[in-house]
Amino acid sequence: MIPPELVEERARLAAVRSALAGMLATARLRVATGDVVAGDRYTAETLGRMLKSHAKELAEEPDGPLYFGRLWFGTAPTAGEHRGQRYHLGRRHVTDESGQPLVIDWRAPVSRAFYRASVREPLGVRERRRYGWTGGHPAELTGFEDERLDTGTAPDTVSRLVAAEIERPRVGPMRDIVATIQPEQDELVRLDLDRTVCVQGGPGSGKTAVGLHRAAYLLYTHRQRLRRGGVLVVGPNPAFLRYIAAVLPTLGEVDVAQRTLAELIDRHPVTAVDSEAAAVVKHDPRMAAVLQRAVRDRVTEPAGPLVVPDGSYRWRLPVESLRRLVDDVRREDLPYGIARERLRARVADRLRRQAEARGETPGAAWLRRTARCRPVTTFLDTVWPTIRPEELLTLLLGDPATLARAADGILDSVEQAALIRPRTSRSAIGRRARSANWSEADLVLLDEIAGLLDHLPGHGHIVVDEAQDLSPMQCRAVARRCRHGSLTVLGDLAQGTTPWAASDWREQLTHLGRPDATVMPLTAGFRVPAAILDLANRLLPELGVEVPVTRSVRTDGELRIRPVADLAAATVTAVRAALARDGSIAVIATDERLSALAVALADAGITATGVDENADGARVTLLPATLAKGLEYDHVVVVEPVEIIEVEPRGRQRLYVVLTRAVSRLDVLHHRPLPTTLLPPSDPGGDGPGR
Ligand SMILES: Nc1ncnc2c1ncn2[C@@H]1O[C@H](COP(=O)(O)OP(=O)(O)OP(=O)(O)O)[C@@H](O)[C@H]1O
Repeated sequence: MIPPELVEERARLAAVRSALAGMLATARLRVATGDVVAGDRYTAETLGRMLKSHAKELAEEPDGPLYFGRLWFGTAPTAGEHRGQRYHLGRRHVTDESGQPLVIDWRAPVSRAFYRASVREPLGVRERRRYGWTGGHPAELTGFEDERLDTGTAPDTVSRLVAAEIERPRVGPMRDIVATIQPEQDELVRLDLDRTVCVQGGPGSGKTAVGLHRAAYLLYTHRQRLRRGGVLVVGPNPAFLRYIAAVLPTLGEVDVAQRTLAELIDRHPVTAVDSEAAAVVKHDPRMAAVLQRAVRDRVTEPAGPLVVPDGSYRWRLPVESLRRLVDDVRREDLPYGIARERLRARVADRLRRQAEARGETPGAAWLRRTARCRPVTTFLDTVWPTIRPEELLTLLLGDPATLARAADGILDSVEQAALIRPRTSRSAIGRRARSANWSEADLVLLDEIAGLLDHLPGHGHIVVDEAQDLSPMQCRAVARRCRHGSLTVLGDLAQGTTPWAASDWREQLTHLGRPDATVMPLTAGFRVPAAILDLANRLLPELGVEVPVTRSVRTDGELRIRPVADLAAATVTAVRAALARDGSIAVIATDERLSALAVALADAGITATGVDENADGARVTLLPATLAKGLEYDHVVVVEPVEIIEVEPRGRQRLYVVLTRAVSRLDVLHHRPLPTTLLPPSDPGGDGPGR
């Protein structure tokens, strides 16, 4: 028999569903009539867009789980204005016809107690209820779990519903965690908009989840302040962005830009590859000083007076006053392009004063014309010439003497030599700049120059994921897009795999323009089961960074480490066995090894797709070790770990990333001996744990 309280809950659910249907109908009607009620076309368009996105948002999940929890406040003074109240909490507000709230948004201030209240500190809450739902459409309530917080005794088990949610097999894209955000995560999610925070969290500790929920929280809480610049999420690669793409829309936020850093600075396609030595210098923070000097050096001293014919008269500014004007503008330290226009305005203003002194009354049109007249522009072109980033960089990288002028005392001669491309004659620079091949690092330098010339459009808040991998110059590219806003910096120093990966957050935060930001740790692992995380953690002492160890909250999961004679055959067997169970599967190896495994799987009739292919419905992904970052799969098969270490300088870090992608099961297949660090201390010749 269904318990009476569940019957009651289901009746309530039906009422909430019908209220949501009512809200949707009203929103649709408003979309239809929006252009009639709005005063002018612009307002109508804006209103229409707003209403449409509101209607879309409401329509997205009308038969999904509408709420995940309930807070019942007690009568203690700490309950404050919520004394005796019960609130249902969900992904968005639902109100009845009279405007009474039926479901409260998880981001509303009162919801905080749902995530933070504990027996030790009940925050006025008498009872916390969590709901269980079926996965289908419509989702049905299967039950609920109550936790008394005011009785002074802590339950001795973790909530069954929370555990089930954390341990659920993964299929498809990343999902939100609103129902189970943990107190230490909630603290980060709800930090004030003005705070820049850096989250150092081990693999699967929820950094990405926290960053995305923080973005949604900030948009809800500070919608007006964030209206102009909006929120930007920066991720490591397109596969990662595809994986996380659905989270913010399910939280009702459809307008958050999600980009890789390369997409942010893509003035040109990447068609060149740097030598390692050149890339290392180009990503070095000292390049900022080199470029700044190169830009500033374009300003020259005025060499003669400025003469501007005006009808039969000639206005004349002597060289000394021109020099003073140039010096004044220089001192203002404005972006170069803005300063050029400031100088133009000052020159025109001086000429206006001369005209006034002669009894004329020059108006705005005169001033505009004079500012744009040929002699003034020629003066500017000589003294403060326009700079195109492409031309400047082509000149610097193509001409040792020009580079030396900008770089002497900053870069040594070996570093300068590493930067120099084959010779470019000055006359060919314009042509070359237009047809040049640019490398990834060149685009970062072009962006730096663009930032020296003008203010780039900024965002109110930027969430940067995998931030340990950014070079100092890439950090600056992020910082210049957030001059007046704040950042959520997410990363794990132990997972740094680029040549310039950070080994210290304070330094990285300085490059991000926020040297004083707080670094906060997350150390509970929600993705990777304990046995698998313990294996990966054996690598930590060799990674050369100081980070707190992550401990899994999960005791489930399976780890199998097997020496095999034939890696391809063993991979086919492992994938077949994995296919017999639920969830997504990834085979991770070096690029070269993966091609051979792809053939073996195809020969065995197993469909496997690349991570960049449109893999709707495909269960097996062939994942190069270099693209594994940030992703997760229910079952992971790692093939020949020692190869992953060998193929790149930061191979150990790469292996640490690769071993921590599994949500439920990890198979490690090796033909060559395992890397010694993976062996348990007591097992010098063995094949490792978990066999
Ligand atoms: N409070 C939570 N409740 C349920 N699931 C959670 C919680 N926190 C994190 N998770 C889940 O754990 C997994 C790992 O989270 P996430 O990807 O955000 O971790 P991460 O720290 O960014 O990991 P990595 O550094 O390894 O990429 C995700 O599936 C996420 O949904």
